[in-house]
Amino acid sequence: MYKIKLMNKISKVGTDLFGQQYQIGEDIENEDGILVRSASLHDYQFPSTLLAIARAGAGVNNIPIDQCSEQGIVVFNTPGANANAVKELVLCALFLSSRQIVEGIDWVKTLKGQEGVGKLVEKGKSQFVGPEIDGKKLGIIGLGAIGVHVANAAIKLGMEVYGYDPYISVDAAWGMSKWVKNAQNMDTIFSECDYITLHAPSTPETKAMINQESIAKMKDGVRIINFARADLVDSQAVLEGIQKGKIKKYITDFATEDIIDQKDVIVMPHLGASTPESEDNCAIMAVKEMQDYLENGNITHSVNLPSVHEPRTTKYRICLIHKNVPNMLAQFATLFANKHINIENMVNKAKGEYAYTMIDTQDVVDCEELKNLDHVIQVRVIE
Ligand SMILES: NC(=O)C1=CN([C@@H]2O[C@H](COP(=O)(O)OP(=O)(O)OC[C@H]3O[C@@H](n4cnc5c(N)ncnc54)[C@H](O)[C@@H]3O)[C@@H](O)[C@H]2O)C=CC1
Ligand SMILES: O=C(O)C(=O)COP(=O)(O)O
Repeated sequence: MYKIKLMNKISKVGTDLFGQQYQIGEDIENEDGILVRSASLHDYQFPSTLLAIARAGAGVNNIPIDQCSEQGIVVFNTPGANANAVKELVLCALFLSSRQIVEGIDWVKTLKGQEGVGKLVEKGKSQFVGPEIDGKKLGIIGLGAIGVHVANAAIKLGMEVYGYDPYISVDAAWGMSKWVKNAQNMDTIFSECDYITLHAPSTPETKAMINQESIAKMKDGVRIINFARADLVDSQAVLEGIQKGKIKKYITDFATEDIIDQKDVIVMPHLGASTPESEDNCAIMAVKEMQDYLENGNITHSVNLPSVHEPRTTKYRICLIHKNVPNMLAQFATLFANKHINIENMVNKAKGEYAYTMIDTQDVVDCEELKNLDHVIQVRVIE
């Protein structure tokens, strides 16, 4: 029986995929796995039983990844599973940033009870004029699953799109319209674009990438959209930019106390991935990743360990998480050889400081001896 703790509401279409051998719930203790969306795990005390965390979504800044790696906990996310939902809301934000729709709607409500509403509307509507996006320049920072979706859609809407991503993946590049211009640096985005949208993860490198200095380089009347994470933007610098007339609008999916009621700021309650389609997609992907790891040791879409996938052909599979240092495989092989246990299949891959080895055998081995080897973090035998 595997125990799965739910830290957020996770779509039932996903959790239903767990079979009879799983106990799932919010009050589970000593869990083997955690399913989470945006709930913060930074102050959560991980039980020693915990093997894996699956984030049903993209951003993993709510999870202490380094601590997980040190404790041998595999962290998964669900790349691309909510990208379309976010793209659609970013397009909505693009229009909201241009056409003064929210302001106009709020104004119409103030006319309640007045005579001749129709006439009042026609007389007053000119205060809500806003430009079309067709032919304007859009700068996208971060060309991953969401950034590429946004880029391709914006091209279809007639925009001139500039993209910046120093770490773009081959898959993302293949999926992107050839009409997207490759910005070699962020300054090109800042100086050229009428609209700027952020789609990079929250990392020490991206923290406050929109700040006083970068705003100063932007065009007058720039519109900034942030559906990535709050900390990519220095909100005080944005409010200052709005006050000076440098920034026309700031639209974000992340509410912070200082911006929620400010003029020319539109704040949504983190709705980017909140569609039934994306909630289902993320939950299904997260559950499948978790199941395959718990039952077979296979790793797909982990942010802290390498992708490893091998079909099961033997009675036992020994899964080892260890430091990515020399001589580990030789030590494992020697230990098995000394016990006259034949290794039928062995796979080893590394990701950064950590590595993962799966060894398939027909005989069981003593985990304690493996655990006692230097640099071994976790040993698990799956039958
Ligand atoms: N508002 C919402 O509900 C949602 C927000 N997000 C946020 O959006 C982010 C992106 O999501 P995805 O596109 O699915 O992730 P992704 O991993 O597919 O793409 C992120 C891209 O950012 C790039 N990147 C990393 N550092 C960068 C830097 N310093 N400058 C420019 N680009 C950089 C990466 O190379 C990668 O191509 C997530 O990390 C999350 O924080 C994601 C989903 C929903
Ligand atoms: O996937 C992400 O990074 C998101 O921000 C979506 O968060 P959520 O799952 O809607 O709490």
